[in-house]
Amino acid sequence: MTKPDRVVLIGVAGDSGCGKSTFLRRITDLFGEDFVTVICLDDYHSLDRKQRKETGITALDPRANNFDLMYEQIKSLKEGNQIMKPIYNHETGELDPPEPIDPNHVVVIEGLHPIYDERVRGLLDFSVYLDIDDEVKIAWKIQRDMAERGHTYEDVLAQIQSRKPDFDKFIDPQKGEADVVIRVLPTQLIKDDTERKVLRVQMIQREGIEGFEPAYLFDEGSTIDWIPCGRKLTCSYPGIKMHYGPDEYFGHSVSVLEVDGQFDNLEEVIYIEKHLSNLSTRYAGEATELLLQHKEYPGSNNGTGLWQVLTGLKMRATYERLVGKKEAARVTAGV
Ligand SMILES: Nc1ncnc2c1ncn2[C@@H]1O[C@H](COP(=O)(O)OP(=O)(O)OP(=O)(O)O)[C@@H](O)[C@H]1O
Ligand SMILES: O=C(CO)[C@H](O)[C@H](O)COP(=O)(O)O
Repeated sequence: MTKPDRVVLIGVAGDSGCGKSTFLRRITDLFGEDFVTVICLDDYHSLDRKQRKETGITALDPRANNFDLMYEQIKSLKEGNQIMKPIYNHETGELDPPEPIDPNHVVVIEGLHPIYDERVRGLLDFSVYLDIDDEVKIAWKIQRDMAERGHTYEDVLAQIQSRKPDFDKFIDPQKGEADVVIRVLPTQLIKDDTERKVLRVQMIQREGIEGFEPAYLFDEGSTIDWIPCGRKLTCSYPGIKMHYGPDEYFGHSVSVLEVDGQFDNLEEVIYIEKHLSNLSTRYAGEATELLLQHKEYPGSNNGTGLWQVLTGLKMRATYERLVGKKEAARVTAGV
């Protein structure tokens, strides 16, 4: 691994089971695995599982997390130093002996609180919040935890409900500080949909951030509703609807891209890509190509995949801006 001149720090925030792992895979695919180090902020839990049970403090509560250590270590890593990061072991619920982490070109801090602490937030070069509507979150978590972790439907529901008050207090407000929020909602194309397979997904992009140019549909700043289905985009029931427009979000200006529905044929997403601008792609069709590279990732056939790819491209643009395009090309080529 080449030693970085500049560590670019990215925060990815969201509740457990909100699709962070899938999004992180897209980011490492884009930058190259050796080039990115991912730190899970669960490692900064200061109360272990037993202590949390005894005190009734959840992992979402800042009191169960060591933000002083998180700040000191992330700052030091960003300054180019090796750190001895704690490890929270999810199997035992205890802290394991710390491990050395070296600086890398891109460091992603992901988990419940990357944007929570003002000092840590101040270190971030780009931040994303994954905002999953409760109904969709339940559907995803039930599917995973029942299939892979042996939980019952009631267990999963009870766990989500017991976390909700602290989630609303400590995790959710971070979205007001994020550069991009990927918001996943139930579809509006099917009346009373209970399956939660068809999704309405928004990419909420903060305006006025230095070096971050929001992507747009057709005409920057206009409000657009578009049904792209027809000769160039195959849409089976219930179809696809796109929307773009300016909005206010937590007291600041944003522009919102939205897609409701799912793609029948991923190759045809190129048609949508052609009508989007400011994508930070290196060549026409790159976003569609990135989506096609991993058709098997969950959400590739809907707005979650598309907006995750675009957000990844915005991260790459931030990286290139901070280190310089030439240096970025040199490093990714491994010379
Ligand atoms: N875009 C998506 N569309 C449909 N399902 C999804 C999507 N993203 C994630 N899921 C589902 O949600 C589950 C949780 O996703 P993932 O493991 O990526 O979340 P996570 O935030 O990393 O969770 P944790 O922090 O608990 O490990 C996955 O098993 C998958 O079934
Ligand atoms: O929200 C979480 C982030 O992943 C976990 O619930 C938290 O880290 C506690 O983990 P565990 O339940 O394994 O003790």
